[in-house]
Amino acid sequence: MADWTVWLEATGAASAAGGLGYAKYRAPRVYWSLVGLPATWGRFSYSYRSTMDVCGLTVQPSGLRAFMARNVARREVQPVAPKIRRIRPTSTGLRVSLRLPAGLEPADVIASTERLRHAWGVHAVRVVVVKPGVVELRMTGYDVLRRVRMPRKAQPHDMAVPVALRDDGTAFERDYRKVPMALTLGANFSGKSMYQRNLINGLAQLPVALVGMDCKRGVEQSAYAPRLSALATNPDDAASLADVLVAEMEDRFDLLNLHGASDIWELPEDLRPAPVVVLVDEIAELFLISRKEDEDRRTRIVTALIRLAQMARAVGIYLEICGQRFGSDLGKGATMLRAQLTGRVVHRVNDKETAEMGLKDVAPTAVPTACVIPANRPGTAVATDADGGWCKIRTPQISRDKVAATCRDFEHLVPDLPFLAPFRPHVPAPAVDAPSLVK
Ligand SMILES: Nc1ncnc2c1ncn2[C@@H]1O[C@H](COP(=O)(O)OP(=O)(O)OP(=O)(O)O)[C@@H](O)[C@H]1O
Repeated sequence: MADWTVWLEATGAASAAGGLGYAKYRAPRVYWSLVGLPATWGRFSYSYRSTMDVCGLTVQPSGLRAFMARNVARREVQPVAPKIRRIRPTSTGLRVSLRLPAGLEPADVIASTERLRHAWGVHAVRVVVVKPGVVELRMTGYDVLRRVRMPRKAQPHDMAVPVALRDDGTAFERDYRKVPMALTLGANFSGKSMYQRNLINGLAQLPVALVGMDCKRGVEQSAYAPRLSALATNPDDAASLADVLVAEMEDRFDLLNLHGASDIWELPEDLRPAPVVVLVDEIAELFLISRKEDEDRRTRIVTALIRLAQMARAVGIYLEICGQRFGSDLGKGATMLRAQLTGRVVHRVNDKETAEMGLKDVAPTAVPTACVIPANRPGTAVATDADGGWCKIRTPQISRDKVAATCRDFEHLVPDLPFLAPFRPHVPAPAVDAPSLVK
């Protein structure tokens, strides 16, 4: 009888351990909530003071405080750690809000994130400045980017589209009003098109005009034709389209002038022209030329894009440029245009130089992280934030068919913009039972 009990207990324990191991891999959210969170919370509470001390995140108490401790409370003078204001568990981690004592600044905590991560055994720690003197430690319990699941609340709104998941479990939003012009870089198969798909899927649901420039004959963007106000599939059309956008920018400035507004968002809704997002699929196609005769066209496109990047924010024309590399090797005007594209998303790159092209001027500390994105994690990237920081992100997987379906569903949102009418793409009738060729 006793043998049976021991056997049952042993098998029960083994299956429970097996179940937990399985859950840790297959259902990390559940595992985190049941096991990881209580363990991390306990470890954090138990070791908070000593960890902050060894990580150099404490300060010596003020003279009065030290005097009171020594003479009134009759205890040893302790260094002062940031005061815990709030601890909030989440389905992916633990958030701790800290008030910094005088003498510590957010940069000190940011510099210690690696040490804190190891001390509390979590996957990542990110520091967010909530307000002067208060920071939030965002701990992530497990690798949320292994299988991306966007938070349910993340939906397109205003001019912001949730395009990817940050490694702290929050949604990364592409917000055109905060960061009007952006550049996405990455090697072949790094996930640039997937990023654009997520973007188009979100933008399609907003009242904006979408303008595509896909000079690879439109292989990627033509599937989104029902929702596009304009599409250029060769450099000649792209040049004409860029000219038209510059002319529209000038007309819109006249409109702002007339109403004494500094940008379109100050205009009353009935007068406000529809915002326009210009999506350039591969920037090199617009820069590189094979014949001398094409030089004028190239100059036209580059000049127009630089003007739009410099000024069009106020009139609600935004640029979203994508490419494998974007450096001076593309020719005159490339670095000038790049400097205007302040939002940066850098996927896996083939060399450090490309990562530097994307990040060195805006977030130099992010370059090493961009250089080590593994090839077996497509869609992973380093992205700059509107507040000047950066984070690691990964897009959710979405098929081109799904995005094309969204574009069809929201076709009615295509704004009436006569200046784009000549560039409106032909919308093919949906094929019946045709096999899908998309990746
Ligand atoms: N977030 C993701 N999760 C899983 N798989 C992804 C993700 N992003 C991209 N992939 C896969 O990686 C492959 C390459 O993706 P994608 O076409 O977006 O890369 P790309 O950088 O645009 O490549 P290219 O420059 O060659 O067009 C595709 O098979 C795609 O399904």
